[in-house]
This record gives sequence, structure tokens and C-alpha cells, in this order.
Amino acid sequence: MRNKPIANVNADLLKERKNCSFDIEELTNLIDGGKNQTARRREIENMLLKNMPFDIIPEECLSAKEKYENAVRKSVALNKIGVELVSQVTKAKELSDLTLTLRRVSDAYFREVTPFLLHLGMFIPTILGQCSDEQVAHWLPLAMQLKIIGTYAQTELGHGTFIRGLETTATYDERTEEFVLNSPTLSSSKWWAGGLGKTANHCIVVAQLYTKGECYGTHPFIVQIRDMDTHMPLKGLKVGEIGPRLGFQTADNGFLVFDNFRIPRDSLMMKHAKVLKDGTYVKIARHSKLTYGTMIFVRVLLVSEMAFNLSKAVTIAVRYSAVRRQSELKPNEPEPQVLDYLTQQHKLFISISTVYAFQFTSNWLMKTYHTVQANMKHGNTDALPELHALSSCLKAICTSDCSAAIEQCRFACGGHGYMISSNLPSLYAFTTATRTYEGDYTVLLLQTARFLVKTWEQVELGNAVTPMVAYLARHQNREAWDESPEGIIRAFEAIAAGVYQTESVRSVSFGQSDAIKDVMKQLSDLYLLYWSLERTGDLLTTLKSTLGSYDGRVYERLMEEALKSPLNQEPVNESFHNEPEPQVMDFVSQQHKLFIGIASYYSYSMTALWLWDILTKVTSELGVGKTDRLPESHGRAVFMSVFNSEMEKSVSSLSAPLQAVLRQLVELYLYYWTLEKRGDLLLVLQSTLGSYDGRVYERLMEEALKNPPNKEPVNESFHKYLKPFIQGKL
Ligand SMILES: CCCCCCCCCCCCCCCCCCCCCC(=O)SCCNC(=O)CCNC(=O)[C@H](O)C(C)(C)COP(=O)(O)OP(=O)(O)OC[C@H]1O[C@@H](n2cnc3c(N)ncnc32)[C@H](O)[C@@H]1OP(=O)(O)O
Ligand SMILES: Cc1cc2nc3c(=O)[nH]c(=O)nc-3n(C[C@H](O)[C@H](O)[C@H](O)COP(=O)(O)OP(=O)(O)OC[C@H]3O[C@@H](n4cnc5c(N)ncnc54)[C@H](O)[C@@H]3O)c2cc1C
Repeated sequence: MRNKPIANVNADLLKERKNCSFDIEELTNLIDGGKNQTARRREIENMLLKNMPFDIIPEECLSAKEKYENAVRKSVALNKIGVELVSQVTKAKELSDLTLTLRRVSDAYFREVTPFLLHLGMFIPTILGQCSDEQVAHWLPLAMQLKIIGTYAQTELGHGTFIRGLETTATYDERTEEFVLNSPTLSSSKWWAGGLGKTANHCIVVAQLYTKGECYGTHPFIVQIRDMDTHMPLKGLKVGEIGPRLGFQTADNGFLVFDNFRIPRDSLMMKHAKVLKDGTYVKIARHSKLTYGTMIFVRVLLVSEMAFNLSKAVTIAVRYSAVRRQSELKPNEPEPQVLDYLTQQHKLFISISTVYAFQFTSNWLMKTYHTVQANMKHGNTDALPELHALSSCLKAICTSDCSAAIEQCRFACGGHGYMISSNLPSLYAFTTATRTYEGDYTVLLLQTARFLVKTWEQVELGNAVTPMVAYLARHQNREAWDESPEGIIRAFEAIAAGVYQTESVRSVSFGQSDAIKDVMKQLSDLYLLYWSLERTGDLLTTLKSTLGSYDGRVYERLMEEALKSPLNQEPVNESFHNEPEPQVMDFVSQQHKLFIGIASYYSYSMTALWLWDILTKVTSELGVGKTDRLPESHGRAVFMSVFNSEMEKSVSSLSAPLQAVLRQLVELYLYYWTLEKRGDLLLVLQSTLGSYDGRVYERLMEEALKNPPNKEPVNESFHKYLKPFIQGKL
């Protein structure tokens, strides 16, 4: 399909393609995992292209309701073909290749996401990972053939990150051999599950399990929520759509509230724990966190999802940069392609190498995941903590880098990149959500930090650690990790880029031509070099260490630091008497994200006043500089100095406490920008989260209830598409 010559190709693009130093087909085979896989992918793509309905009106021009109905129409057509193809597959490897191909091709049909994403991405994996063998035999065929449509409802209005804090209860009633589900508070309302608002008729609900008066913590239950014939919500449930969001607009994310809702005993997913008829709780799991298994799986999947999404964004931006010409550099000569500007290459090329870094790492991570799963089947959970730590930090970094890189791709396309039709805004909206869902960025990094600290303790004790973290032991030796640039970069490469380098070298070491090897090596070097320059600051402060000081006064320094701890300033901490849950505002990492916004607001206001007066002078000064780094620093310096001096002038008449607060803001602004490059500013609130009275959950629910999809209990697409599809009549 791709090899067919296409008429009217832009001459600049043709020229760039002719310059390619390697055989594109060879690279395509490498990415697909072999010639046969490329052929199979193309076969499926061709078949889908022939059979799938395309949009007549662009998705973005439809109303919210029409968007959803259109997404259901397309999903049902795709699912029909998908179910047919899946039924022909016999081997596990073929199934995973097919699923991946379907996932990739499905992206060609949705500007947003399908309402079935959670069914495929979490409902089916949770059945596989959390059900007993008998339960799998019952639920899996129904789910695979889409006879039931499911989702994953874990997060609540009040808790997403802190799973142990979930409030939904499942209390076992041994008289009727049922669990009774309840949402005891507003904040216990399930919130966010994709497909829950209008589409799903089943749902995995994570709730606190109570039996015989004891709470055994959170467990997953499989729950029918809508009538299979009428699609009406079952009695005892309040279910609806949560309202418009940045992306995921066609995913009908929903809310769910339980009022004494009864489900059979075997609704508990019983692979890792069961409740006997008489209410006795039996723990089966060998590791207490095995119920978190689906999250690990999706974190692993997300690394490859990010590679794919960034590959789309950077393909768009590079092709456009080859076509786009701008600025007359020499009189009477053609304007250059913007791709030829070094600054443009600086924006784009790192994204190309990042795609490969993510994809190679993802292949390796998926293999590691399957190895750990296979070991766990034989009772060995030793490698689980490291898998959790790895999947946490790789998920956090790749989702964060990917959304930032997609923004760069959008910037690289100038004004046209802001058009929805460029697909860059939708790609950004989709990927920026991944930084939050399936575990927030900061929270997951902290999980990895916890693992590293524990490993460090083992290293200190002289105990063996796994190869992935063996560098911690090597770097105890000062000669191996000195403060010279080479030493620091060596350390950085070992820590952050080790997997990518070894995996990319391994993957291209046989079969591939020299031309491909050269390009892959260049991409690998670019990735390492780029990040060692970007994060040199981080590397330097690592040495800010009680353990690694030049004079070796380790124990003295440890004690000095310990005595500075705020916890040591009072003999008995108040949590001894009372242990309140912390507000997220109390986390320093959260303050780091927010307080700079306040300081920036004052900085911008002060500077705007000053700028107005001397606009001409400053404009000429801001023009100085040949690269974007220099003017950026210049602009930032202007903000800093004006803020500092103007604030000083205007605070003198204010009361002392207010003066002190404003001065702290100046200091924060200056200090922050010496460490960071970017910050966010929210000037106009208009927000359910930021209201003055702090009634966050009430407002979220009020807004959700106003949401037009909630005005009708069953959307008409159920009768038109979903019901005929489920009943096999379509
Ligand atoms: C067929 C048709 C074809 C059609 C084609 C289609 C093809 C289909 C293809 C489909 C592709 C789709 C792509 C995907 C899209 C998916 C979309 C998803 C959307 C979003 C879903 C969601 O968003 S869903 C909710 C996720 N919500 C979280 O993600 C909560 C985070 N929050 C936590 O995850 C915990 O809350 C947190 C912080 C760990 C603390 O947990 P905690 O408080 O219990 O634990 P502590 O921190 O106290 O830690 C105590 C000890 O547990 C250890 N530990 C902790 N976790 C562990 C773990 N998992 N494994 C092992 N160990 C673990 C830790 O390391 C400590 O170990 P130690 O003691 O040894 O140090
Ligand atoms: C598009 C989208 C789809 C989703 N789909 C689903 C779904 O299908 N099913 C489902 O169950 N859920 C879903 N979610 C919910 C998602 O999993 C949670 O939003 C996510 O886990 C983050 O939790 P939170 O919202 O409670 O954030 P919070 O934890 O409230 O985060 C707020 C801030 O507090 C900080 N913070 C929190 N705890 C700590 C800590 N211990 N230390 C330092 N800082 C901390 C965070 O870093 C963050 O800055 C979805 C979310 C989105 C955006």
C-alpha cells in the first residue's frame, strides 16, 4: 500500500526523501519487528481502509453529543472487524501483534479516543490478571467478543493517587451471599472511568472489602451496571458523564454512585483473595500489591503509546517543515525550507531520537514484564518491586517528555500547528492526560525514589543488587564518578540512558545494513548528548550529598542534616495524637508546582506596567542575540530585575507582614528561575477546582449533572449501533 507512487507530491518533500541515506523499507521492517509483520500489518490496514466508514463532517466540527455518537458508530464498525480477526488467531504472540496493529490503525479513525479504550486497555487485562481460572473462563469470552462492554472504575472524587484511601465499601452479607456496594460520602463517588458515562454495561469497581466486621483493604469487583436490553442504569446506581475535558472528549468518562447495590459473592475477582460463603476471608496472593497489577501493565503499555504518538507528531512537523518556506535570507533567492534552520532542527530532531529511545525501551520493558509475570506464575515475586519501580519512572518520564515534545512539534509548525486539522492539538490533549492518569508523574517518580533509596541501603550493607541498579555500587567509588564533566556524564549515561543505548545497539547489531546502523547510532548519540546538556544542573546537584562530600565526614554530616529536620524541632509530633490525611498542598513537590504561579503573576503585572513606558527601548534590547537561548535568558532577566526594583518601590507604604510576603514572592521568582525554565500562569480562574469556598467536589458534581449527555438516560446510539452489535444483528 505504502509503495504505490502518489501523484502530485510536493517537490521539496520528494527532494528530501531522495536524500535519505538508507532503505526506508528496511527501517519499517525493523520497527514492525520483521518483514512478515510489516506484510501482515499492511494486509490488515488495507482491509480496514476498504471497510471502515470515514467521517463526512470533520469530527471537530460536531457537537459534543454528535461527537460521541459518531465515535460509537465508528467503534462498532472497527470492533466488528476486530472481533472477526481476533477469532481467527490461535497463538498468543499473533494475538498481541494483531491487537497492536488494530490499536495503531484505529487511531486513523478517531481524532479523539474510542469509548471502548478502557474495555480493551483495562477491563480485559484486569479480567486476565485478577480473576480466578473459572472466572476467566466465564468473563473473558464475553469481553473478547464484546457481548459485554466494560470499564475500570477505581478513582473517586476524593482519591485517585492514594488507592488505600478509597471510600467505596463492599460489605459481605453472608445471609444472602452477596456484597453490598455503597458510596458513603460525596467524595466516594467513582469519577473518571472511560466509557462509564454512556457506553459500558459492566464495570470493574475497586472498593474496600468488609467481611465479618473487618476491613481487608481495596479489592476489585466485576459489576453489571446497566440493563442488557434497555441499557437503563440498574436500581441503586446513579451513573452519568462527568462533563467536558481537555481531551478524551469522545471517551464518555463517567461517575458512579452506589446506594445499597447488591452483587453476587463471586463478583469479587478471586485470583488473589476470596471470601467463602460463610464470610471467611482467604488471602491467596504472595505479594500484597498484586491487585495493582493492571496499573503496572498499562504503565508498561504507555511507553510504546508515547513512542507512537510522538512519532505521529514529529512526522507531521518534519514533513511540514520540509514543505514550509519562510524568510528571505538573501535578496532574490528563494526563501529557505524552515527545516534548514538549525533552530528548527534543534526543536525537531530530539523528538525523532526520543521516539526510538521510547520504542526500544518499550520493547525491552514489555519483555521484562512478561518474564516477571512468568516467574510469578511459579510463585516467584522477587522481581516485582523492580518492575514496579521501572515501569513507574519510565511511565512518568516518557509521558511528560512526550507531551512536551509534541508541544515543540506544534511550535515548529507555527500558526498552522494551532489548527485542529493539523492533529497536533489533539495529540497534545491526549498525551498530556497520560502524565496524570495511571499514576501522577510526581507520585510515580517518588515510588521509584523509594525503591532506589532501599537499594542504596542494600549497597551500603554490601549486599548484592540487581544489574539495573548496580551502578549505585559502582558510584560509591569516587574515582569512577568524579566531578569532572566526563565523570558526571558517565554517571548520567549509566543511569538514564543505559537501557536505550544497549537495546538500540542490540536491536540493530545484526541483519541491518550499515546505513541503518549509522542513523540509529546518530539518533542514540543525539538523545544522550541532548539530555546530558539539558540536565547538567541535576547532575551537579546530585553531588550535594552527605555521603559523597570531598572530606568524607559522612557521619558528622548525616547527623548535622538530621538535626536540621523540621520533625526534630518538636519532641512529639502532632500526628502522635491525631493523624490527619495531608492536603496535597502540604507536599513540597506540589508547592513547587504552584507557588511560582503566584510569584509570576506579580512579576508579570509589575513588568507590564514598566514595559509600557519604555516599550521602544526594550524592544530593541530583546532583539539582541542569535539563538533562542540568549533572548530567552535576556527576557527572563528583564522580568527578574524589573520585578525586584518595581516591587521594592511599591511596597514601602504597605504593612510589614504584607511587605514580607511580597518580598518572599520576589525571592521565589528569582530563585525558581535559576533552577527552572518554564512555569504556568492561570490568570482567569473560572474553575470548579479553584473556587474561593473550596467546595470542589460539590461543584464538580453540580457541573457534571448539568452536562447535556446526562439529560437522557440512554443515548440513541445504543439502539442504533450498540444493541444490534451486541446482539449480533449488525
Ligand atoms: C477487539 C477489538 C479491537 C479494536 C482495537 C484496539 C486495541 C486495544 C489495545 C489497547 C491499548 C490501550 C492503551 C492504554 C490506554 C489505557 C487508558 C487508561 C486510562 C486511565 C486509567 C486510569 O487512570 S485507572 C486508575 C489508575 N490509578 C493509579 O494509577 C493510582 C496511582 N496510585 C498507586 O498506584 C498507588 O496508590 C501508589 C502510589 C503506588 C501507592 O500505593 P500504596 O499506598 O498501596 O503503597 P505504598 O506507597 O505505601 O508502598 C508500599 C509498598 O508497595 C510497593 N508497591 C506500590 N505499588 C506497587 C505495585 N503496583 N506493584 C508492586 N509493588 C508496589 C511500594 O514499592 C512499597 O514497597 P516497599 O514497602 O518495599 O518500599
Ligand atoms: C483523561 C483521564 C482518564 C482517566 N481515566 C480513568 C479511568 O478510566 N479509571 C480510573 O479509575 N481513573 C481514571 N482517571 C483518574 C486518574 O487515574 C487519576 O486522576 C490519577 O491517578 C491522579 O490522581 P488524582 O486525580 O487523585 O491526583 P492527585 O493525587 O489529587 O494529584 C494532585 C496533585 O497532588 C500531588 N500529590 C498527590 N499525592 C502526592 C504525594 N504523595 N506526594 C507528592 N505529591 C503528591 C500530585 O503530584 C499532583 O500534583 C483518569 C484521569 C484522566 C485525566
